Amino acid sequence: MFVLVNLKAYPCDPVEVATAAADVSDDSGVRVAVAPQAAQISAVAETGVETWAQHVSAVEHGSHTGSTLAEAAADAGAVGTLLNHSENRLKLADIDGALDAADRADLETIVCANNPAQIGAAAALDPDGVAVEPPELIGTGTPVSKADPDIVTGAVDAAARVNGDVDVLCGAGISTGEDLVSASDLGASGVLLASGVAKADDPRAALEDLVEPLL
Ligand SMILES: O=C(CO)COP(=O)(O)O
Repeated sequence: MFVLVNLKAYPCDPVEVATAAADVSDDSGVRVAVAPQAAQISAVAETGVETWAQHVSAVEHGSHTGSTLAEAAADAGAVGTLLNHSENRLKLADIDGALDAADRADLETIVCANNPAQIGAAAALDPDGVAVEPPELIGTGTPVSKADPDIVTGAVDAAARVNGDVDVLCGAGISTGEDLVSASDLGASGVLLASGVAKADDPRAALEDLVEPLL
């Protein structure tokens, strides 16, 4: 299972979370990555944790003020990027362009989507992975794997019909090892989560609890 922790714009210490994630990944053998704010990518990458961007723009080098250039994210230490997160939705053409930008910069890609139909569309664009996250469950602490398991199995089926190479993650409300196991049982190859770690009093303990059933 792949555990990808999105720090969003939460007021956590990204280096503290990243250091804990690197240690938990090393100790458990579970792949754990952290996606901080763009300006914090290099500080997070310096901890040795697998580091992802939260977004890259569909642009090349040039006159694009305010953009997040894929090459700059990669130079700062990112090895992958989320795209089309529910809190940063993109037009179809921009998802496609951002995937091209990520490919140019050798970034792994996960395209987020709300539901199985969108997951099928996202998978058709040939990212490395897709992540289904029902927006109404994001940040609630109610895991998608329990509240709406059909969304996860539907996403796995929709992706497989379109593109057998694409990994399927699920997210929204995931915070415990039990949630991780449910996601795996439903066919997901990873989880995308945020508040369960970024807002935890003890992010290290939260990460240890998440991977515990995989040990
Ligand atoms: O949006 C998410 C991850 O990208 C999910 O957020 P929560 O884990 O806080 O529900």
